[in-house]
Amino acid sequence: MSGWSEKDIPDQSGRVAVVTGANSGIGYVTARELARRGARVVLACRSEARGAEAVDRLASDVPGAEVEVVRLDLGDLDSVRRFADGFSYDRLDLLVNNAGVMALPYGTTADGFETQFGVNHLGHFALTGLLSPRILGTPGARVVTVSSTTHMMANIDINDLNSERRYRRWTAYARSKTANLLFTHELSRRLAAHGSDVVAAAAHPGYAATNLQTAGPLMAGRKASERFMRLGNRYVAQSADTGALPTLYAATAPDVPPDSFTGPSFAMWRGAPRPSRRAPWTLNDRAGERLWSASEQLTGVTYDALKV
Ligand SMILES: NC(=O)c1ccc[n+]([C@@H]2O[C@H](COP(=O)([O-])OP(=O)(O)OC[C@H]3O[C@@H](n4cnc5c(N)ncnc54)[C@H](O)[C@@H]3O)[C@@H](O)[C@H]2O)c1
Repeated sequence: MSGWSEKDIPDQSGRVAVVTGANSGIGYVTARELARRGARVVLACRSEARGAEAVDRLASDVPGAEVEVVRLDLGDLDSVRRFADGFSYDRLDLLVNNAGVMALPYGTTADGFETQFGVNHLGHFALTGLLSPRILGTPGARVVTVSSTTHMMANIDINDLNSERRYRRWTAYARSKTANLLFTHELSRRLAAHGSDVVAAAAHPGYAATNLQTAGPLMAGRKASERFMRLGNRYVAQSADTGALPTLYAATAPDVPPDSFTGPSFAMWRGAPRPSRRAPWTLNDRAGERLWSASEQLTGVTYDALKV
């Protein structure tokens, strides 16, 4: 894996990929590089207009790219169901659960879930479950979920998944990113129990300059927050191109182990992909099971083919 770059992505011809939040940042680069290697890529975007702009940009970056945009709002389970019902391919080789929001002031999704938990975890949990018949029917398929080193700041609280007792925006973000890893852990366990060759893996970009840091006021005081983040993005962060490498590695490199967590090699915030450290609570079977059943209850999406 040492020095792995986008040039090492194997041929993706004949493969179908879905990338959530593909209109910007790491999702856009992921979709672009998959398309460059010949994959047919569905850009699953909250805003159809921004998705259409991304398709235009991608078509000019990669002439002949086979890409399309389909609307998906992960903060609305009806939208997730519509996306899955309308999915017209008979195979799904790669699902990249990339979309995310970070450290926003308190808010709720259309279904009343705390926004970060609802979008980053529950929306992707429901999407993966609804698409799982296609994924399980595609030999060698993968599910890659984008987490963050920030997960190390907080374990989930199974009794307060929606931060109803107390909301702290960074804790809620960290918990949603722990949920991404616990989801990957439990999904891997279930796939193994059913003898499936589908691989569930996770990745994190390190620190990459994207819209994530500027999508909302991350700290009290919008102006101060924006200034701080702009400076960080300019002088500290790596590019979205480099930030997408761990995701692309987890999605396409041969022999990626189930439940692996790929991140950048240097101080966990930049550089070529390599296995990354993760908090021990993201490998806890009991916690994974409890989050799984809570997520099934909250979303109403059950993974019938992966019962244990
Ligand atoms: N950039 C970083 O430094 C960094 C660090 C660690 C983890 N991450 C993770 O990387 C992933 C990609 O983020 P990014 O940095 O490219 O930021 P970004 O803001 O450029 O991309 C996030 C994408 O998610 C989409 N999105 C947000 N809410 C959505 C919803 N309700 N439904 C559908 N799509 C929605 C946005 O429209 C956007 O396209 C996120 O999961 C983020 O947590 C990023």
